[in-house]
Amino acid sequence: MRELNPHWDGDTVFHEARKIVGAEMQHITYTHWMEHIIGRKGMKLLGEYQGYDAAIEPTISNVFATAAYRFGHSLINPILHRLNATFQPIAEGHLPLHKAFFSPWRIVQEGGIDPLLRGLFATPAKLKMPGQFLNTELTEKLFRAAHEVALDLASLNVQRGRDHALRGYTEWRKLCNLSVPENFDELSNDMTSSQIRDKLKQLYGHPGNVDIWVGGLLEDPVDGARVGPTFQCLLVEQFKRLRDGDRFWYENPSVFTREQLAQIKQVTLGRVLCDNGDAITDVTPDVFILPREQDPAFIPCDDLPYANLRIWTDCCTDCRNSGNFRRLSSLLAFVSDVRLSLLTSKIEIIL
Ligand code: HEM
Repeated sequence: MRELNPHWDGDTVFHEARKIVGAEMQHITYTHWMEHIIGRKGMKLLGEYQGYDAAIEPTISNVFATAAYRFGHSLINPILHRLNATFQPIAEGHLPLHKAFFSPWRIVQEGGIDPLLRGLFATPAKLKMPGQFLNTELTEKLFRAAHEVALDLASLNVQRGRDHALRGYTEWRKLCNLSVPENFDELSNDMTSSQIRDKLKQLYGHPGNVDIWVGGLLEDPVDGARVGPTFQCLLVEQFKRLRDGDRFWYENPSVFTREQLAQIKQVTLGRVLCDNGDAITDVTPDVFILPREQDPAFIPCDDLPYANLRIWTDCCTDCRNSGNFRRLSSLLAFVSDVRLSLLTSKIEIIL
C-alpha cells in the first residue's frame, strides 16, 4: 500500500490495508468455508446478500458464543501434524496438542510456521466419532503446565453456558422450528445413536434439562454439514445478521469500487497461506478439501489467483486505464460539452 501510494500517511496505509484484510476474511469465510459447516441447505437458509439493512442487529448472541460456535471444539485434532516441503513429517515429528500449549518457541526452533500450516490443510480434521466428541488433549490435558492440574474444555463449555444462563436444548429447538422432544426416543431422528440417547437419559433425565452445547453437539450432522439441525439454525441466524447488519460488509456497493471488489473475490485461503507462510511453494487447489479428494492434489502457489492491489493506487498516471478514471474522464468531458453548448447558445441569444 505504501509503495503504491507513497503520499499516504501511516494511518491511511493501515486503515486501507485493514479494510482489504477484513474483506478477504469475509469473502473466504462466507464463500469458501461456510458451506462445509452448515451444508448446502444451510447456505440456502442464509440466502444471497441483498444489501445493508440498518434495522438488523449484527452483534454476537450469547448462545452463539457460549454454545453454537463452540461446535468447533469437536473438530480439533489431538495431534498437530507438521509437514515439510514434500509433505513428509518433519524431523521433530508431529506434536500432541498439549505440548503445543504455551510453547510458541517451537515455531522458532522446530521449522517455522510452514510445517504447521501444511499439516492443517493436508491432513484431515478430527471426525465426530460417537464416544469421543472432544479429544482427551482437551478434556484431560488442557493448558496443563508442568505439575499443574489440567482443565477440561467440555466442562468449561457446559459450565459457561449455565454461567450465562442459556436456555436449555429443547427451548432452542423450539425457536428453530424443530420438534420439541418429550422423551429421548423422540430425538431418534436427529440423534440416531441409542448409546448417546441412553447416556443423556441417565445424566439428564428429561430432554428439557439438556445443556444446549451438549445437545447441539450430539445431533447427527445434517447432509453435507458438520453440525446438526439446531446448531445449523443458530449459526445461520448469527452469520446472516453479521452479514446483513454490517454497514461495512465487503459487498456493500459503497465500500469498494467494482474493480476492487472483483480483486478481493479472487482471493482464497490458499493464496493467503502462500503469501504469508515462511516459504510455502505448493498448496492444495482448495485448502478446505483434503489433497486426496482433489485433482491435482497440489498446485504451485503461482497458479493461484491473487488480488491485484494496483487498483488501490490513488489516481495518477498508473491508473489512467482503470474503469474509475475512464468514467471520471468521460463525466468531465460530458460536463464541459454541456457548458460549451450552453455558452454557445448564450452567445447566439446575445447576437
Ligand atoms: C486448540 C484449539 C482450541 C482450544 C484449545 C480452545 C479452547 C478454548 C477455551 C479454553 C475457551 C474458553 C472456555 C471458557 O472458559 O468458557 C474457548 C472458547 C471458545 N472457543 Fe475455543 N478452543 C479451540 C478451538 C476452537 C475452534 C476451532 C472454535 C470454533 C470453530 C472455537 C470456538 C470457541 C468459542 C466461540 C469460544 C467462546 C469465545 C468467547 O465468547 O469469548 N474454539 N476455547
